[in-house]
Amino acid sequence: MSTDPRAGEAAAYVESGILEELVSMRASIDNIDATLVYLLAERFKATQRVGVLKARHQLPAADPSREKNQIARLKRLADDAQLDPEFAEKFLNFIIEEVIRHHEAISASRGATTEEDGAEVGAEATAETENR
Ligand SMILES: C=C(O[C@@H]1C=C(C(=O)O)C=C[C@H]1O)C(=O)O
Repeated sequence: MSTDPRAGEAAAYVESGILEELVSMRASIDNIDATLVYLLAERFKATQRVGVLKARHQLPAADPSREKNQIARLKRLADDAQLDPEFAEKFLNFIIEEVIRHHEAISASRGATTEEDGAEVGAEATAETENR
């Protein structure tokens, strides 16, 4: 049991029965953290698609009104779930900030491409319609 990497520093000073309990709780945390990573990856895939759409149609990277509604909604959900709503707000703002950075980068890189080749955007739009 003490060789389980989940034992961490506690392996050196915690009695074996308690260590076993700690390691078992940490196994659950590992699973939860893995789902968080997968959920975040899926969320970023979805927001990347929004970023491409925005860049294609010259829409602004940020939508403060959507953010406000989404934060209010998640704070209510957090409250229901006994999660600190202030923490939920900070966490969501942290993610949104990163999403906006991605959207600005997508828009900047598409701008560069379009300057080099003016036909690029039109050609992509045509290919998309054909692929539907
Ligand atoms: C993803 C979007 O872009 C931005 C990021 C948001 C988010 O991560 O929830 C919400 C609004 C926008 O500021 C969007 O407009 O839907």
